Amino acid sequence: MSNSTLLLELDQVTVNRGEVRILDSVSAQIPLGRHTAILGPNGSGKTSLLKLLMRQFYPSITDSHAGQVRILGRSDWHIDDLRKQLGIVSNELDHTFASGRSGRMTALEATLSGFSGVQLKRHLKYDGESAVDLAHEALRQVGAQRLTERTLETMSTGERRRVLIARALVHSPKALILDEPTTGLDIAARTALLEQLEKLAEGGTTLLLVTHHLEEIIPAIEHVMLLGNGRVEMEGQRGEVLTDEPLSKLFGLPLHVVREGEYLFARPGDQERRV
Ligand SMILES: Nc1ncnc2c1ncn2[C@@H]1O[C@H](COP(=O)(O)OP(=O)(O)OP(=O)(O)O)[C@@H](O)[C@H]1O
Repeated sequence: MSNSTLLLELDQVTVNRGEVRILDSVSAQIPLGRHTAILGPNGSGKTSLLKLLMRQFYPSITDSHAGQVRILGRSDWHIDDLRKQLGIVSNELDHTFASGRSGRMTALEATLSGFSGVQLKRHLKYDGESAVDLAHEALRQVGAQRLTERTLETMSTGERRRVLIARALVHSPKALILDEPTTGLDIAARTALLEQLEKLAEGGTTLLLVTHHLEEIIPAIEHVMLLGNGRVEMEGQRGEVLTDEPLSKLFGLPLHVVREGEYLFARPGDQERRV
């Protein structure tokens, strides 16, 4: 596989913060065009792995060795250039847009802020399709047209999450990166958002999802990586990875994987008999 087709390539990457080893010699390849989930318990290093991708973390030097991080085939990126290539939705971003100055933006303004200044100028000046048209289209794609003129601070968590996904999609990124996208959503909002993500995945947007909820791993996600204690414990096709034994080992308790419609859930012990 040529490097240019890899979204992320980690080669023996260790990340330490003070005495804490957050990631421990992680090697992984995540291709563009393949929908991938990274599943692991709280504190296993999932968000830290995304921070390597977003250039918020760098590999630590251990025993005179620094691991390599390549994104879209390159190890040197200016953060602004990288942001043009990727769309990200994280809980950190959600907090930023829930209140304050960003919270006073309308859905349309927030979606437009997904363009960098340079991209915005290019779209406003040269493109047949204006940035505003593209923002309307992104809001439509996530089913948030009716929110266009509402400010983010007045929205429910689920409504705001959709707008943030529109913001992440507006500049047609090479991949959409989602950190626990359904956190804080009720069952109806969660189901609607997961269905929307399924449509985006089927439409060709590469998804990289980080989660500790099995049910967030929508059917379109074919490849799963299990992360435990800062290490890749297992990876492979969803059908082989999302099974009782590896998940019980990963979460440290007996789990049983239950299928409900197209979605998978993990139940402790033999609770499936009581469902
Ligand atoms: N800047 C930091 N300084 C010190 N420790 C950190 C830092 N960032 C993360 N950690 C620690 O690294 C470990 C992994 O954190 P991380 O946020 O990557 O886990 P996670 O798998 O995303 O967890 P969760 O599912 O709870 O969000 C945790 O023990 C966390 O406390």
